[in-house]
Amino acid sequence: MRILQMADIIRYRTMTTEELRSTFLLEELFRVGALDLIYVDLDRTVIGSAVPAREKLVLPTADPLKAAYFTERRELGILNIGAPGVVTVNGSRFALGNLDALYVGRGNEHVSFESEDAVTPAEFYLLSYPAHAVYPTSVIRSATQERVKLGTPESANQREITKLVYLDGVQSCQLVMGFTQLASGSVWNTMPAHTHMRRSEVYLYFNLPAQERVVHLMGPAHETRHLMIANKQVVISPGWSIHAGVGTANYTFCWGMGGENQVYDDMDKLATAELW
Ligand SMILES: O=C[C@H](O)[C@@H](O)CC(=O)C(=O)O
Ligand SMILES: [Zn+2]
Repeated sequence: MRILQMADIIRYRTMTTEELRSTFLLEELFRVGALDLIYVDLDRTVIGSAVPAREKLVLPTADPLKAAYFTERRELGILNIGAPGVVTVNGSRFALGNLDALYVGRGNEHVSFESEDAVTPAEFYLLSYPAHAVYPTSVIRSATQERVKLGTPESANQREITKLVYLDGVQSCQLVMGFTQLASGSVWNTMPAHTHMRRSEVYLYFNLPAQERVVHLMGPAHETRHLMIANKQVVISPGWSIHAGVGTANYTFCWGMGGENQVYDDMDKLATAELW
């Protein structure tokens, strides 16, 4: 498991493109046949992917956790962005189709991943935070979840938000998770922008054609920068940073948060004219 140390708002101001990319962007996930984990010191987030091909992949504990097993003191959110697969938690098998999710509570010793078909594998995205209590492991079928509609075609930001793990739904200690699908022809997400100092956020961009990019905007209102992001890459957004983007084509992204509270609407909104 790679350890990634986040930059603070002071170091951020003088970072080169290369430094910004190696600090805020994860380009190594979703390798076929592999389970990859990155530990970020910010909110002690673990971000990962499991793409099982022929072999079943087992969620390992990792030395930096100093834990007997991965969820000994952690909770885990899983979103399948690929073909159908199965996640097994302590002997219980959960079949997850595309955009189905699973919340795994603290204290589950054995977690493993399989694809239904090795040729078109399941692609499990993993997001984990420390947990102080046990909440039940629960499957979340995206198709049955309530969707929040945001934006308008005129402002090219018409989109649908599906909440997966949140206060009024499947409960957790600190994880809040869902995904946003852009309507055809709309390209902007989370614009107008916001910050929330109380929580850090992680964005996984997917369903983006290989040659297309999302121009992701970050930074405090008066010091914005951008990252050029390709399909299945992840961007980390500290509490002081806006997180918004515009795509050169249609895309979906999974957002996840950890930190002080779980109130989805607790956002410090910024007017677009306030951005420099
Ligand atoms: O704090 C909340 C997160 O930034 C996302 O839920 C926002 C989002 O998906 C969107 O507006 O498109
Ligand atoms: Zn946010």
